Amino acid sequence: MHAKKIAAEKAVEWIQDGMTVGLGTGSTAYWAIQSIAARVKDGLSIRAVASSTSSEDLARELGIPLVPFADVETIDMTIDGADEVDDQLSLIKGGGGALLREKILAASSRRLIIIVDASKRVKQLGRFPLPVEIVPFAANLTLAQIKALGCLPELRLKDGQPFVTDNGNWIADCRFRTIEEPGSLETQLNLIPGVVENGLFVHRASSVIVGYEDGTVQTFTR
Ligand SMILES: O=C[C@H](O)[C@H](O)[C@H](O)COP(=O)(O)O
Repeated sequence: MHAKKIAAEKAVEWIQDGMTVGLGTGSTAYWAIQSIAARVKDGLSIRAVASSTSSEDLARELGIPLVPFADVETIDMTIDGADEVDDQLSLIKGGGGALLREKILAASSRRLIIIVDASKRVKQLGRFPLPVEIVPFAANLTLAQIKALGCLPELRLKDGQPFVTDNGNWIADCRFRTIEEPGSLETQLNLIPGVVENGLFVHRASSVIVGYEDGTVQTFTR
């Protein structure tokens, strides 16, 4: 917990007055939202756009000025977590099911700052099952197409029913074990009709801030 919090606080130091800030989702982004709220209370003037209803609810509760997705054209900085980060700063995201909105934010952000604890760093992506957002219609056909790319896809369940994303879609968690070429897999997956988006974020992170339990942080920049 401490490691996530200090990585988040480091990233929030980079936010400046007047910025439009993208809010990530998850237990690490939670600390960033808390820290942004503290700075807003101290007079920081920003507006924020959230990557999930849970982050939006939290930000609203804490008094962070929010702007709807539909009203935003560019984002200065997004701060978000990740499930895996490799040495090239490529990522797997979507463990919390927010990958579509997160990728929309990432694609339109001048800077994407990823905050993680040391357990998220890997030599090669793929041990964490890759989340792929699919449309519920004909899900089995889509899962079969995904499987043909060399993985074991499993429909994510919640209380025995398919987990439904904020966008009304389902998530397939895909066990690849190792992903040799993340960039090409990211493209291949999105070419399958029925796939909405996948959790590979290749060449998108500007910086990754790693927090450690001893209170130190390490920053990697592309
Ligand atoms: O959909 C969820 C997001 O991609 C999260 O940023 C990711 O799962 C990491 O979450 P956490 O910080 O809770 O490990």
